Amino acid sequence: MANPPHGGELKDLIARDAPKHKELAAEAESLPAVYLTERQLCDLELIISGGFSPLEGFMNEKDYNGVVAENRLSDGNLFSMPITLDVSQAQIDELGVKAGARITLRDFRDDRNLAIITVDDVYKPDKTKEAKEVFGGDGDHPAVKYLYETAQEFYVGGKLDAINRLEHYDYVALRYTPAEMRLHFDKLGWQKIVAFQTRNPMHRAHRELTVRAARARQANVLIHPVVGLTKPGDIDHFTRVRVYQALLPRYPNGMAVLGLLPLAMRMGGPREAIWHAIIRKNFGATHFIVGRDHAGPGKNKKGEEFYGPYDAQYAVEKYKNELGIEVVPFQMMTYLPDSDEYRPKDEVPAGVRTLDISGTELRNRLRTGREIPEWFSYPEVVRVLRESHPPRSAQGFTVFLTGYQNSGKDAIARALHVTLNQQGGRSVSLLLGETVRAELSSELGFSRADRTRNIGRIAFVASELTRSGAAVIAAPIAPFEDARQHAKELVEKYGDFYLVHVATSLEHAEKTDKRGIYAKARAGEIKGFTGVDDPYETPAKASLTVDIEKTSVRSAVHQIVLMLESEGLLDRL
Ligand SMILES: Nc1ncnc2c1ncn2[C@@H]1O[C@H](COP(=O)(O)OS(=O)(=O)O)[C@@H](OP(=O)(O)O)[C@H]1O
Repeated sequence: MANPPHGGELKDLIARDAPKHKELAAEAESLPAVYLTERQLCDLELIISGGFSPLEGFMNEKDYNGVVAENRLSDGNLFSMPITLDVSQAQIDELGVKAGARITLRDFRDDRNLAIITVDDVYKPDKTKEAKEVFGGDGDHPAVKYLYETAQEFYVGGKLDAINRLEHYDYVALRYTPAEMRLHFDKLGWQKIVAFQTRNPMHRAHRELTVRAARARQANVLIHPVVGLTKPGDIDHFTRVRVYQALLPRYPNGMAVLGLLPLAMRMGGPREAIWHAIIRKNFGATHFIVGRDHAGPGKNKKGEEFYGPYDAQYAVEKYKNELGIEVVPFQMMTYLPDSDEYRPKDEVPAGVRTLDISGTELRNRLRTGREIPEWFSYPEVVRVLRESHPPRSAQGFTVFLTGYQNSGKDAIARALHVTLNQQGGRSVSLLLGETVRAELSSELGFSRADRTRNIGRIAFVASELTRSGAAVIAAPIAPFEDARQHAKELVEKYGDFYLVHVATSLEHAEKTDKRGIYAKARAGEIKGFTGVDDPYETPAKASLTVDIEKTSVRSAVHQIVLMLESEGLLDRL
């Protein structure tokens, strides 16, 4: 038998009785509807399936206050994370959200009605208190930021009548609900199950840690990674799930299973550890591993940790008598090269050599294609990671040239295009100002707003091409710093961005203008022309500055090539 759920009863809120389901589905169509955000959808999915048992809906004010102040629901059950449905004043007014009302909760991805909430109360939370009590109050904490910057100002509490499951199209077979997970354990005949939470790829250290925990408790292992929302910048869950699948055969046959958890993490350290334990209890696990800095958000802007490394372990220890799932605390695992084994840090004898590779170091090695040693990970895991993190020579990038009309930026862009095509290995896209103006921005003029929109479009295309491994050369005038900065940020989500300022003087650009465009602008035939009667903001920080009066096109291209080469982007495999 799997572990009894939290609160004694596993909630399963989907109406399965056909007439009831039909009735609710028809009612949902007739009610005002709230479109849930990604985070609310994650929460809803786990309320509906019983992952958050004993919750039967979003928290009302009484439950919320109890959870914030003392980790307790109004019925006395331990619960450490506020699960709230936030709405704005405008939504309240528009949808008539008030006590007693029934409101449809809808999936924004496919317009499906998922549930009906019967509103218990609408209340204004004390966000300062929530931030402090639940997350520690630091303004840099991602959940605190979310609370102030994203969450709306009111919360709606109430129980749910669930109508439909959320649709998923990825790894469907691995997405067990708590009831399905329990059935699976039952089928396997597992009595003791130690669950492992993760939002990162797993390597040898994690395999050793979970096997040690299983050995210590004579248990089997549930690898239970989060595939809902994790920390921005984490490796995407598609890659991670392929990693877990690659790792699974490294466990002794039949020892471990993989199940995916659609949780929206808050990175709430101690509070989150208690919550994670309760969730795993609902999935039927009897044991739960809490390691070093469990669900920690890293460091704040001052470089300080938000929580102590073992705060999460102390928190679960405090509630151990009522948690109903045994927490297995672990120190960080470290590699002992002399004996070729992993051990928890506190079990390493003094003077013995140890080796570690941090997450940052791993990401660097992936980025640069440097070796990842076999003592750290398994070749099949590294292969999966490398597929998602191609070496520099296969990564996309954008070279963004900016400068006055006729500054030479177009000539450099064309010559660079040819040069990179000659090099081969990548597709190369050229986005000249005139091409973009004709193909993408034909309805735009040259007001500040229109120019910003034009650069925004170039940035969007450049970032998508960069994402798929192309070399992108863009050469608009781009006279405004904020638009260039926006382009940089968009592209850098997927690859390198190089701003090349073609700093040829206006005088030279005008003097050498064979097309007579500046003459037209001076004559007032073109209005708001950059440099004539419209500003050009000099880039505050360019990757490279060239001036065509002093440098030939060939030499400018060579400087760009040398810059790309020094970053490893032109390496041959
Ligand atoms: N008012 C005004 N100001 C600047 N440029 C003007 C203007 N009106 C038209 N043109 C012609 O449009 C081309 C520059 O467009 P860009 O897309 O590069 O400009 S921006 O980056 O959106 O500011 C560029 O065309 P090409 O010379 O063919 O490159 C300009 O000559």
